[in-house]
Amino acid sequence: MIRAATVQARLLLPRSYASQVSMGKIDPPPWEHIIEHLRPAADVPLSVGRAGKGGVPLASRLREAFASWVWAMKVYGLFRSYVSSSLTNGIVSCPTPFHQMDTRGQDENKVLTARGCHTSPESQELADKSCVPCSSKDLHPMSEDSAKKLLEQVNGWELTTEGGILKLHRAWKVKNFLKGLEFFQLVAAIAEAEGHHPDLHLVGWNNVKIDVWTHSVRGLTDNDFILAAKINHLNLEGILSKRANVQK
Ligand SMILES: C[C@H](O)[C@H](O)[C@H]1CNC2=NC(N)=NC(=O)C2=N1
Repeated sequence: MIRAATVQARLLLPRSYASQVSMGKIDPPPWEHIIEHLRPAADVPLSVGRAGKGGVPLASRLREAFASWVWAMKVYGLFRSYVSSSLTNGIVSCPTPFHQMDTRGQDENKVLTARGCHTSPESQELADKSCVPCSSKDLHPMSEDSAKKLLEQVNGWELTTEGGILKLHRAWKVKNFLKGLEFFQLVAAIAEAEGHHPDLHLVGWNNVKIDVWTHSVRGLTDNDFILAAKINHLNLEGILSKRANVQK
């Protein structure tokens, strides 16, 4: 009975353990602990059919092996989401910082998803800054020349003018409508933290367009480039469509 209880306990532990980990109730276990869980109990001989002397029926062993496999997959998924969210939150720096590459003609999305970030030192510097309150009296709209200089630090964005107002604009193709909303959530977190907000558009179900400008001065300020750089540093793996997003 004890042995059956042990087997049963191990069957239960991986599932409840992983679910508690995925709910953030407990920290993921150290890796060696995981290996320990997955290693079949060496002292229990495999037996076919009914429990022989001291053997455990094959069905129980297979069930345990399957439960361990399911658990390992869950843990791997947790690991991937941990790395991905760490990249998004800047906890894990870019795996290989590299100078801003000209991805025109290539699938920029691959660069984004492969690296989880797309940074040059200047772009990183911009993304590390914080926005100033838009109600500040010292805030004035910048000239188009100044905007063009800063544009080099926000890969993929372009300058547009609408109603005489200079703006930053960028478009992405996302996997589906819900991924578009997920993208908006990531951007919203930045905007709320910075007190500076973009205009978000989700059109034709999978086309995200973002315009950034400073409404209080009806033009572009450093705030807009800081926000654009922070958006560029989001890890959009799993959100962007594999195909498009090739920069024009
Ligand atoms: C009081 C303050 O100006 C407003 O709350 C903020 C909010 N977010 C903003 N975002 C943008 N893009 N422009 C603004 O002028 C602005 N103003």
